[in-house]
Amino acid sequence: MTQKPLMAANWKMHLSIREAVNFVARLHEAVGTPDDREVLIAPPFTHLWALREAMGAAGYSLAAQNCHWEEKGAFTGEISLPMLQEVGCTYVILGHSERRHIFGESDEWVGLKTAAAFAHGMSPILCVGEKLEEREAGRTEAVLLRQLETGLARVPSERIEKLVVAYEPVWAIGTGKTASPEQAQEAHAFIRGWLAERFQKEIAKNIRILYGGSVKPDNVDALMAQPDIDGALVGGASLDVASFGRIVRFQKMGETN
Ligand SMILES: O=C(CO)COP(=O)(O)O
Repeated sequence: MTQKPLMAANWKMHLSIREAVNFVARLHEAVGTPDDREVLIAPPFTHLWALREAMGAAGYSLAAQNCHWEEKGAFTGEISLPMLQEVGCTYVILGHSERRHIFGESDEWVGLKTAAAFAHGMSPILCVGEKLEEREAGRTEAVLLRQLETGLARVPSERIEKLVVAYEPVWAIGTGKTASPEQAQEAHAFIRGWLAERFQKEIAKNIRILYGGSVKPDNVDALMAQPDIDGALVGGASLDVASFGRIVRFQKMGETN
């Protein structure tokens, strides 16, 4: 892996603008600008403009939590990729399980959004992951395969290193039940193997695959020690400066405080 690990906060529908601006200042006081890992925050849309400057000054990356695939048009309630770029986003989270399962977003839509993100030079963070009943029925790999195939169906191979994949088992999101480092590693290795076949082995090695699902200060080190885990996508624990700060400063194997 030549890219830095990506430690990402998905704030979902939390925090006021004032709290968000304050959070970035306090996070910067706590962790500074690490040079060996990338820090990313995905706030609600309404907070992006206000965060832009502080995020840029801190050297952190800004992401949106969703987008529409068209550039403009009669799509009430939607936000386009050029609009996100105008407010400083370089990443966009796509196909999060809450969008798929609460808002009925289809694999096909996720595929259109991923292709549009590439067309605009943005990095999509494509979320994939199985539900509990799918895992218990032994269908984890089949679900990942379907989500990867449809999510990346229209993506040009030349720009693929901009892709980030987030493995987020639905049963681990917001439940306090983390996948064990071994379970996560198994899924990540499967995803990387698929990427190597679909694109190129050398390129697949450098695509960051994040783990998401109840990442906390006390489990991040063990997760990040796995060879195919290149970062974390953090929900609940990213809303607190101390806990997200500790996650950003995960300890590499063999390092002590
Ligand atoms: O959905 C998630 C990140 O996108 C994970 O959420 P939690 O960290 O709250 O489980």
